[in-house]
Amino acid sequence: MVERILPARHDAPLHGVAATRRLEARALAAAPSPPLMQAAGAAVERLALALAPHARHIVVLAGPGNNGGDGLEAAARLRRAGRPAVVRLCGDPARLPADAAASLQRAREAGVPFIEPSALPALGAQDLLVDALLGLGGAARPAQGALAEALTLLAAQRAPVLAVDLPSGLDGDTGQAALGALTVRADHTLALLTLKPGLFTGAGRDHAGTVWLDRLGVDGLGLVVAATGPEGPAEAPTAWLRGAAARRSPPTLPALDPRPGDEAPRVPARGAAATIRRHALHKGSFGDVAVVGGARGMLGAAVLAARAAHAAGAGRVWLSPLDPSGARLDPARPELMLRRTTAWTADTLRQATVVAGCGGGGAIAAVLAGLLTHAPRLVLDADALNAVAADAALRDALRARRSRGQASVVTPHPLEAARLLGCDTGTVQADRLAAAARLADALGCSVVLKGSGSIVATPGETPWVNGSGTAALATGGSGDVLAGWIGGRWSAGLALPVPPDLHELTAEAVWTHADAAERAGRPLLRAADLVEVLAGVGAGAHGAANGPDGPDGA
Ligand SMILES: NC(=O)C1=CN([C@@H]2O[C@H](COP(=O)(O)OP(=O)(O)OC[C@H]3O[C@@H](n4cnc5c(N)ncnc54)[C@H](OP(=O)(O)O)[C@@H]3O)[C@@H](O)[C@H]2O)[C@@H](O)CC1
Ligand SMILES: [K+]
Repeated sequence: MVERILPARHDAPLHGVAATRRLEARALAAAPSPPLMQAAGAAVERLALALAPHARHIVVLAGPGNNGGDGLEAAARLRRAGRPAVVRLCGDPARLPADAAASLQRAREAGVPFIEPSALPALGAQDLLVDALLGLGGAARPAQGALAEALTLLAAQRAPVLAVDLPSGLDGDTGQAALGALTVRADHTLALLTLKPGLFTGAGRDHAGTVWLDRLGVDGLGLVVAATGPEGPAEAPTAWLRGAAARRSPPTLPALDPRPGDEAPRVPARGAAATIRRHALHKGSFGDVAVVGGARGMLGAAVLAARAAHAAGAGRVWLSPLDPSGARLDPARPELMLRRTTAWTADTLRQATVVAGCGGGGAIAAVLAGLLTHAPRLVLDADALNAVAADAALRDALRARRSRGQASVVTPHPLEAARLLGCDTGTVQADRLAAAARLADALGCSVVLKGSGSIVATPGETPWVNGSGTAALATGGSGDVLAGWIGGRWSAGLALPVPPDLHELTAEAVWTHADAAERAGRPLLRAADLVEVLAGVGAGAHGAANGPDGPDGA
């Protein structure tokens, strides 16, 4: 069955290349009927017909391995169905793997024309190019000869592109465009057997287009099950796609407003549930958030974080600017309380969730040691991360927190992550999942590695790849909002009968923060406006994260 994947709306297991190969081997050993490659060809055929029902030309570019075999199988089926499929084969027919060779034979028997590039028909918007050049076996070495020619030709066409399994050249583990400019930019990608993490992080989202999945029947063999929970799949996922805020958590509060026709009472969205206020609660129940940042000229960053923490449902939010001449009041949010860092005592810090570093400049380093020692819950962003990267003693202090039962979240962008890891940004981006996991283990923290397909990694947990968000978030201040939002959710979560664990809570906060960009529906979302959109979620209005325009209503 071919299903469409909505990255912001589906939780799904992601399997990297090695895990997919293991699954494939187990599936092949079970001798499924139809055989995997025939099932793959059928899935490609079905989606091709759905995407281009009026195609005058369907051109299948088939590579030298089994990805090419999938394309050949699809071409054979399309031709048998009377569709105008032709194949450009970029590989030596005599050296195809066995399954692909059998598919080549079927394509020949079906009368599929094999064309030279010079015979490529002029393609229009109703036609279709099928990229079956490289899949899991694509290697990061320069493409040459017929393969390079086909990739160049594909890049120059106007017709929509359907990539089989992976856009050729895209690394399924990391989302790196391994063939540089020749890496295929598809309009649609039909993932086979498994969803690969690389489709959803790094350059993946831009290269994959709309993602579809066909498990080729292996779910029927019990090898992959639906995304019911980390204990589900027989082959443990490499990561999880975080695509919904409301699905997995058990109801923590009774349903409030069943709709007519609802079979079961509707459960408050997980995001909203964190801040729904029962009668017997008071502002102290939701904890204090202290935002420490805003050095001279950078107060705005700390204000944004504080406003976001407030919008997230924290009981009280203290803003401690590092600029001694800084404002005494946020006129737009008079609810925020300003308090100098010198006014904090170890005792008051011990009650608070602290968000440190937003616009902190060099001044944050001086207060960081105290925060690392006393704050039970600490979110570090921006200049706090740079300070930690520059000072081994602060790094040791951050690492030591875990053994004292103090929890920490760090929210680096790739450059900050690189500084913390002592490498360059390219190394971080080359394998974002690995970089986030390394950082989580090194610092004993939950890590949010920001960027397209943000990664949430926590020691001992399967990482999340966030599926929500748009480039509207790529604007100054949205990171400050995220840090404050995480702190606020963390603080508000303390009021729940069972507070969510940190990995879960962080992933939820990252999802709701990025989902706000989609919710706002604007190409660019200024950070202060983002806070206002988030306030609609944090206010705890029933269904705010799961309402008519949310997952249930979509
Ligand atoms: N077996 C089955 O039944 C099923 C298989 N399935 C399908 O198989 C796919 C995996 O197939 P695969 O392992 O054959 O790898 P694939 O991506 O076709 O490429 C390997 C070939 O490309 C070549 N090559 C690589 N990089 C290159 C470069 N830069 N420049 C030039 N050449 C390069 C490489 O050459 P080599 O490195 O060996 O010299 C080799 O010849 C998977 O993604 C899915 O679509 C599923 O449908 C399930 C059922
Ligand atoms: K491909």
